[in-house]
Amino acid sequence: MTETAPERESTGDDALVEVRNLRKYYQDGGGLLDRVLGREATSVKAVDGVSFDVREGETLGLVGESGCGKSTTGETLLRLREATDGTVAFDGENVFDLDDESMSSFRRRAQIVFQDPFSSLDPRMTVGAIVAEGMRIHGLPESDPTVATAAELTVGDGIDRTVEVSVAEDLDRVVEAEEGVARVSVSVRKHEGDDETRYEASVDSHADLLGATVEDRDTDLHVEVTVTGSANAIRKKRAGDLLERVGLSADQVDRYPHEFSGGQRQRVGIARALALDPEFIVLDEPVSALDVSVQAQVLNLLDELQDEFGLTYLFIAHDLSVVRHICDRVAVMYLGRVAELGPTDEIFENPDHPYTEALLESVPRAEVAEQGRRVATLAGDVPSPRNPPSGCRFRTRCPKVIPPDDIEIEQDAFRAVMNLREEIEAENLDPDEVRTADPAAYRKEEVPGIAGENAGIVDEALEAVADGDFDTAAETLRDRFETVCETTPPDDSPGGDGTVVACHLHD
Ligand SMILES: Nc1ncnc2c1ncn2[C@@H]1O[C@H](COP(=O)(O)OP(=O)(O)OP(=O)(O)O)[C@@H](O)[C@H]1O
Repeated sequence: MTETAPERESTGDDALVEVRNLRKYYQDGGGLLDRVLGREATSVKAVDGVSFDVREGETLGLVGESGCGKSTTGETLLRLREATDGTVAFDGENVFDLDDESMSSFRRRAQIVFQDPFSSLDPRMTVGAIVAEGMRIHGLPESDPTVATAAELTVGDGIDRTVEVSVAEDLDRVVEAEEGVARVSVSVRKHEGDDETRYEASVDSHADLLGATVEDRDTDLHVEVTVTGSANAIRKKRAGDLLERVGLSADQVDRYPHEFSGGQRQRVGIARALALDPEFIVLDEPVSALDVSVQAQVLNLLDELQDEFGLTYLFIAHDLSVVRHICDRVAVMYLGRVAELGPTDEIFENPDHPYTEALLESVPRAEVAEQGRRVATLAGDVPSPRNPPSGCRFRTRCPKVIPPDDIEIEQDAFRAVMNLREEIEAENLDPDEVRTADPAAYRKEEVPGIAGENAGIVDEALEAVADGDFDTAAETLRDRFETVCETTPPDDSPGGDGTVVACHLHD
């Protein structure tokens, strides 16, 4: 994160995650009723060709209005959803093309924290079990083959023999291995009965976890220590340690999610994500559902954990004020594509894309000096991702849409013409209303600031509308006012420095 970046063990510009042309379409309308009614299946183009890198050790913010595809991007790149197209490389390997073993490793190395700490924790499980679940699924703790599991010891106290001690090879799952050796204390006592000599071995630490058996071979005594039911206990212990690390208490492992507040639950979600020692975490709006007073604490925790464990974050947010203090770089998404990507300071202080500008202008300003700044509000709603606009997706709302070269027209007037075209193409105007108002008067009302030849063409189109001929009206306007913003998608592939400004004004 920004303030602590110099202390981090980052390897500079190395990409840990490389997303290229990622697409995720949801199939919609393919149900039985749709077929009975003859409705065609359509696809929701939630993510429609997105490319960016997440560099090792950084926090990359992914921002944009609700519905622009941020969560889908995060979930698809983790392979929690099946991608429609594109590639994601994690540490150089294509995530969509991993064998079972590599996939299991990826599942450990890349984690997610969900937005809603209420629905993302199973209410029937204790928080200890929730945090430990990933460890259980992945067969952790793992045995370390370098840990010595056999030793010889000389037994005094009347038994003058060399005793061979061997322990189960996964002993290190039970006791903490130090420098490659699992230490278990074994004491051997001699019992002399009538007919036989019997020895007992006992283990003086972790006795609850270990069982021991003794064999009396001809001359040597063999002691075997076996591990019983240990992994669960270790996982529970680690779950408790993780709860402490995220600011809760280890003795809360047996409590249930409903016993915790929202902020505490999100801490449990973070502990769960940490349990497998990941390198990369998708944080999907991790503080959006929390009280403002708690948000800063959770953000600070995420910041500390990033430093402590060398984590890389993809931080999804719609709240730009949060992003500014957390992220090293920011990717701005609009309707399934990246509009702009760059270092956080540059995005905030000198945005290049009209959408980024509009998004920043819509953020309430804390500083009084900035409160009087002219606010160009983001007009209209995000168009449907079922049928996104051609060319630049933001062109239907863009306050800087580019007029054709051979036309002299004020920006506001051109914006109004473009809006009128949208209405005509969608056949949203009422021909009676246009006719009654008179096309020229209607134009003066709807497209003020237009004059001369341009005004004549708009009038001509409105006359066609008055006759109910929307096709001719649309064509008349298209012939005159077609813009590069609708004919050509802007280049949104990251440049050499990783930045993106997907806008024809910056071609
Ligand atoms: N399972 C699904 N089936 C069909 N459409 C979906 C599904 N999930 C999401 N969508 C649609 O995909 C688009 C992108 O949704 P997504 O949740 O990724 O956006 P977002 O930017 O994360 O928004 P939010 O901040 O509201 O979560 C939206 O139009 C949404 O309605």
